[in-house]
Amino acid sequence: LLVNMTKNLKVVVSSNDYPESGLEVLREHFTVVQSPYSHFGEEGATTNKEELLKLVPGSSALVWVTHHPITKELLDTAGPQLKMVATVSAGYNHCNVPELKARGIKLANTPNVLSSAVAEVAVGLILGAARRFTENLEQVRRGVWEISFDKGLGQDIRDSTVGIVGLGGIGQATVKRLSGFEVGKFLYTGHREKPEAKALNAEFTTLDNLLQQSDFIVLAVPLTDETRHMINSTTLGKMKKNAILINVGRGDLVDQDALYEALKNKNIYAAGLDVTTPEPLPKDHKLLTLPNLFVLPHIGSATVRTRNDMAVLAANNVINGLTGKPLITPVLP
Ligand SMILES: O=C(O)C(=O)CO
Repeated sequence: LLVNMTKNLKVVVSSNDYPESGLEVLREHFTVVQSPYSHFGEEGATTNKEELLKLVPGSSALVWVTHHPITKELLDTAGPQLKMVATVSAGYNHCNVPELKARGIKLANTPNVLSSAVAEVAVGLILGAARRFTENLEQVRRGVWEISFDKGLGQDIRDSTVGIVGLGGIGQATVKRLSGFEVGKFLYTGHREKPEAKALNAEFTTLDNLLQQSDFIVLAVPLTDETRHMINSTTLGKMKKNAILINVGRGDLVDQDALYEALKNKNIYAAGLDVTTPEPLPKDHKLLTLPNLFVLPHIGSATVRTRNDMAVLAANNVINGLTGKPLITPVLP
């Protein structure tokens, strides 16, 4: 009966690369309208703002696979029947939360299910940046191996201090994964001490202390007004010369011009980024000229299982949201 009552509700999926597992759940209950384009397609085949504005009118829920901003204009275009937005991501910095709240529109995200996948990428970035994968791969490609017994050497994780900025799900999963690497000390910072930290042997400290003491600094915080450009020329200046900065959060946590200068002048040792501003990073971007930068195209959650889990979680949030049940992972209940 419930199924029949919801079947005429329109649910928009913002991209064509939303997993079938999520579509199946949605199609059982709703009329699904999906963008024919992917988020980062070939030029011209990318879901763009106009395409999304055409899709959303009359919808009851938006399943947001892209990072296009959820704006007033988009919500106005969708219409007053819109009840909820399910972003298929942990981060929701692209959603205008105050505006959604003011309109009484629910918002769900997909935390937790992606923590291990993102943490694996954090570990990969640590290894890639510490062991100079960018310049080493470049040597292999050129057929000239410049690495020698005492040249081109990397940094050890063993006995290092690892500082986690944001000991949430991803930060905790990163510490767990690194615990076999004989790390000397884990530090973390954030708004408050976390009860989980004790079992992880992670010590709470200030951002300044963490920056000054850490050999590896992992950014695993959401992007907010408070965290935007938290890594800038001042905070980079507090880091050790051998510091390695890792970012699996959002590109805008880092002032990239300041990072470029710090890496170029070897004020810090290296950086590993899964997120940049903009995305994609233009192929002639100055950051890409740096041998001590290891960069990936935002693949944190990009595994088969994790993307399926995210899709199904978002779909189940929509079912709950449109049938008067509590959201499973609410941002705005
Ligand atoms: O979930 C997120 O916020 C991500 O960036 C992973 O795709």
